[in-house]
Amino acid sequence: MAPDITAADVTAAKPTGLAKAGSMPSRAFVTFLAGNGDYVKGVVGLAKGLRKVKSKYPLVVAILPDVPEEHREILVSQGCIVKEIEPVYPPENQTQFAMAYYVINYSKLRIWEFVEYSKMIYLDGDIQVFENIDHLFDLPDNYFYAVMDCFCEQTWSHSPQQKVGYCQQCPDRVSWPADFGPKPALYFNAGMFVYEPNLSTYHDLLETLKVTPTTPFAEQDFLNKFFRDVYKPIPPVYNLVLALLWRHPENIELDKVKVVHYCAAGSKPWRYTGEEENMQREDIKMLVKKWWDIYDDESLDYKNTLASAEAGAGAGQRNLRSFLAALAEACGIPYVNAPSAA
Ligand SMILES: O=c1ccn([C@@H]2O[C@H](COP(=O)(O)OP(=O)(O)O[C@H]3O[C@H](CO)[C@H](O)[C@H](O)[C@H]3O)[C@@H](O)[C@H]2O)c(=O)[nH]1
Ligand SMILES: O[C@H]1[C@H](O)[C@@H](O)[C@H](O)[C@@H](O)[C@H]1O
Ligand SMILES: [Mn+2]
Repeated sequence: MAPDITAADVTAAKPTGLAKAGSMPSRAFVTFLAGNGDYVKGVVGLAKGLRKVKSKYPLVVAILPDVPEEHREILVSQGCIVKEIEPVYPPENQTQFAMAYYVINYSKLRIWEFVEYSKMIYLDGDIQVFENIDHLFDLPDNYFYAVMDCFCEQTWSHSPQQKVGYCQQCPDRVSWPADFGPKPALYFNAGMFVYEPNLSTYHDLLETLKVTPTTPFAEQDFLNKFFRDVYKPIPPVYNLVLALLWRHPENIELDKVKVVHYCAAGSKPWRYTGEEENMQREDIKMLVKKWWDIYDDESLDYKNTLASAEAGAGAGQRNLRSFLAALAEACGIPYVNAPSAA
């Protein structure tokens, strides 16, 4: 079993060396958007959330051709880097996906082609980042980092795990019966992961997909299989799959959670009605409200943060000028206050 990486390990991880000037590694967050529906709200919320936590890195949005112009404009006006990708179609077979629309998620494989970035953090559009996670970019290369999933919800009813009553979130609850074959490998939720774009990996992914029958969790199952040997679990604070709150509360300290994944049925904040099971829980209502607080906060709109960044830069210039003036005075030389360029 791959060793667990703790929050402390992650925080302690340091870049392996200083990059030469001009060859700084390029990093970005990346999300995925398809269709003309309301997921664009999720992506806008995410862009604003990343700004709120002062992430240093941009948000790339990989969009399918069916995203309307109007939505593309919204994303650009929110400071996103929009990149259109071609859909990826899996080989045809008779699988029932856990959700019919999961089939479009195979197109996510295109993000391995974004080699202008050396490292990326993928986040689903129904994710919000409540604390800065930039340090995850400093994790050692050549691994695939993601949070372990939970098998207890209805969406997993097709699985041998649920038939056995087994969940990797509490591996000692039941032991894996010998007549069910080998115990399944650790399995991550593919709504959030740290990876390195790479063309040879990209081609390998697409070639492997051609000979891989589809399965209920679409590209999530596929990625789990593909990256099995390099998968390193990171703590659930980096992708709180909401069901953990009621299925495994002992594994979660809600006030330490940095990233929330609104994946439970009925929990997408922009569609929330409170009617579905568990949706009246106080923690869920609080998390949905926190998402809306960010989405509605106009000060986090890209155009407004640009204005305050300029004001900040102006203040920086003024501080620099008074520092130079004081230094000149201390040296007994005259300081000529150059006019600002603004
Ligand atoms: O109409 C849609 C539907 C989905 N998406 C994008 O696709 C992502 C995945 O969809 P959901 O978030 O609704 O799905 P889940 O969280 O239930 O899905 C989980 O299982 C999926 C299996 O395909 C993927 O692996 C996904 O990343 C993982 O979080 C969305 O976040 C969004 O970024 C759209 O843009 N438009
Ligand atoms: O990717 C899926 C999805 O996020 C579901 O909503 C969740 O119930 C599953 O555990 C997960 O595997
Ligand atoms: Mn999701």
